[in-house]
Amino acid sequence: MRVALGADHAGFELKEQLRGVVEALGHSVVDKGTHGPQPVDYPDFAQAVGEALRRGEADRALLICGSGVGASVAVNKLPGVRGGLCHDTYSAHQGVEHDDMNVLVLGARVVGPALAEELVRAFLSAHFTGEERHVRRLSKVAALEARFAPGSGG
Ligand SMILES: O=C(CO)[C@H](O)[C@H](O)[C@H](O)COP(=O)(O)O
Repeated sequence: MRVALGADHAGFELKEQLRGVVEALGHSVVDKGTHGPQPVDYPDFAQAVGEALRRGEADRALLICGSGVGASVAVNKLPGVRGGLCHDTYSAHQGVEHDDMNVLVLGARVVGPALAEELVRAFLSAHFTGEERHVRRLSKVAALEARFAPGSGG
């Protein structure tokens, strides 16, 4: 898979550590920044990874900020992006299997590098099951997105 990586300054160091994990698993990295520890704004990197997914430049993404909360809120503003803030391995794979999560969001100030690596492994090795109940629920999520889209009158 092509995996987009994005982080603000709080997540920069962890992003660099996880690059090797992603590549060791046989995936390619699409690095959307940030590229150094200087303070930046997480919405800019949420937008960059979300757009990479929407353009088909990446299949999945890792997005990292301090807590993971801000980045998670921001990335889910992009239609078709399904980001989940996961700090346990069950959620990291179940979010893909049931919810077709395409962005794993991490808080670099919450998890250590060893747990982050396990979370990435769980996320990237998981596949959407395609079971009818999950497809039905995802279609309802998509309907919500469409209903409240600008100009839709929702
Ligand atoms: O962790 C976050 C809240 O969800 C943000 O994404 C930022 O990483 C955090 O706010 C950065 O904090 P700083 O004091 O500006 O380093």
